[in-house]
Amino acid sequence: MIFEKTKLNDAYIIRPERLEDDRGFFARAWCQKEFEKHGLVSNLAQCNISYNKSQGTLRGMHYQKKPHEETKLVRCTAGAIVDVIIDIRPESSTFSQWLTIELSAENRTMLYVPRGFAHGYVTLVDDVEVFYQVSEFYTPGVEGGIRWDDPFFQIAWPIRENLVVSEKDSSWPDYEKDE
Ligand SMILES: Cc1cn([C@H]2C[C@H](O)[C@@H](COP(=O)(O)OP(=O)(O)O[C@H]3O[C@@H](C)C(=O)[C@@H](O)[C@H]3O)O2)c(=O)[nH]c1=O
Repeated sequence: MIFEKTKLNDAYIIRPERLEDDRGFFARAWCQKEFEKHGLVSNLAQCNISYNKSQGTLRGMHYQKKPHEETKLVRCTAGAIVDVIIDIRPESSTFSQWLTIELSAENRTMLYVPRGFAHGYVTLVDDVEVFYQVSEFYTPGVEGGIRWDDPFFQIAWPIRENLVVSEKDSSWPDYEKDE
């Protein structure tokens, strides 16, 4: 597995390392030892799938509040998405910065989302499936959210028109740093 630092503290892009032969290739999509070696959280509470019918479906930006903060390892197993994370840890030198990355079934790239980040994505095509591992159990009632078009962050989404967004995600209030 190939771990690449990103411009955001503690967030990594992870690419599978292919061992190719006549049949195709083998690659690890997850390895506890590799995660530990890189100082990343390696416990796994849930593996989740989300399926999205239409291009322009936007989910996010989500996080769980303390003490239920999650790390996530996100990949796209069908179609393609632009995945987005925001560092919302007030003590971090990259606080309020965000990054976008294309994850697709074709590129098989993964994004490691550290604790204390908000996460979301938009689908680039119809029929998209996203598979993500989460370090903590889902805890209803402790979820926090940032609206995709929050003026504080000004995320450069690749699609902004005719989005499919849940009622919940359209209604997150404007972000306030000390909330
Ligand atoms: C995330 C989650 C949802 N649910 C339920 C709650 C609800 O009835 C239904 C759909 O929930 P949501 O609308 O929150 O699903 P969704 O918008 O897909 O939420 C996800 O978005 C992405 C961007 C993330 O980063 C994830 O951590 C998660 O927050 O599934 C669970 O039972 N367990 C879970 O782990």
